[in-house]
Amino acid sequence: MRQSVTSIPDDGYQTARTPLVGGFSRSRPVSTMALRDTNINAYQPGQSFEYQVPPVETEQIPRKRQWMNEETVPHSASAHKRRAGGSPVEVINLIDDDDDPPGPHANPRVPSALNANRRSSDPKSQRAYEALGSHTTPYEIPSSPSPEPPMTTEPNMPDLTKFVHVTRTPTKATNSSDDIVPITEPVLCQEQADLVDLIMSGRNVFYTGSAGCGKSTVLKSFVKRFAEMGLRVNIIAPTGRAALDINGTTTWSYAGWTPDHHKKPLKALKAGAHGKFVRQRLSDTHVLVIDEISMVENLHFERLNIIMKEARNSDLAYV
Ligand SMILES: Nc1ncnc2c1ncn2[C@@H]1O[C@H](COP(=O)(O)OP(=O)(O)OP(=O)(O)O)[C@@H](O)[C@H]1O
Repeated sequence: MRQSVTSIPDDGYQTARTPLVGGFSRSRPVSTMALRDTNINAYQPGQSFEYQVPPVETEQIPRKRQWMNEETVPHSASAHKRRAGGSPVEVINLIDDDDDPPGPHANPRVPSALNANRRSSDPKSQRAYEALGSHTTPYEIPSSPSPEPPMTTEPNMPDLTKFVHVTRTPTKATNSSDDIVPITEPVLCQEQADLVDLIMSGRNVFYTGSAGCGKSTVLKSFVKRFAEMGLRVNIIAPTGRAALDINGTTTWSYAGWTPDHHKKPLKALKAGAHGKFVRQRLSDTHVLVIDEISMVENLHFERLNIIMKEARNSDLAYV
């Protein structure tokens, strides 16, 4: 059952390729491009994606890229910075949705807090399922806990008891500090920890999974670890709403674009990439995370790639 990681070989920039490939520049490498997507139906592990890159004006795009061929990479900032090539994208599906029949790549070891509560007919569990939709609001535990026994969980599932008896309340001042339980990040399950390690190794990773399976938790974990290594992580998403969810910025802001910029010729976009702030932002990026990548339009993605290369003074494709 455990076949959740698949490498997608790269076979040229203009033929078959995936839009999910992270990339690098020789001078200022983007060490890892971690890509998130909630659209599990669009991308499945084990598949290679046929993606026809639209011609981008007169830009000559190299057909071949040099891929790093490292089996293991030390987890250090210097190792990250040394990586001057790309690597195939690792595709990871954290979990299949329990509402669907288990797919061939479903991993039974991954806990799904959301699904466990969703399955339960217990109204309290249902409420917890709703409450689990937010992980930013403190939860208030009722003063008199319900006497019902805790919900039974599947083997290897985390203890979700604390989620079962919570009600979500707005953040407010309270006289009794005991009532407010500070939200701490959950301990990563093995699958999540493996995924974080893979990302930390400097590989280009695409990971996906159904709603609530723990993608954001993984994101927070590796962002924290990269920050501890002194690496700059930029988190971007195609829309403002998606960007807000992850405390990131839009692809537009990141590139210094307005919608009118796509009416401009590529030459003008490249010139813009040399603007003081844009250039610094793009060239300072060590790790780029693109959330909801399925919503990023192809041409937009290609142009982002081109201005990244321009700002970073590199001919190497970064995406
Ligand atoms: N290993 C874990 N153990 C216990 N709880 C977890 C674990 N991983 C995640 N959770 C909890 O499950 C809930 C959903 O996690 P998270 O927000 O990371 O999922 P998600 O896949 O990003 O969801 P969405 O697709 O809706 O953004 C959160 O409340 C989180 O704290």
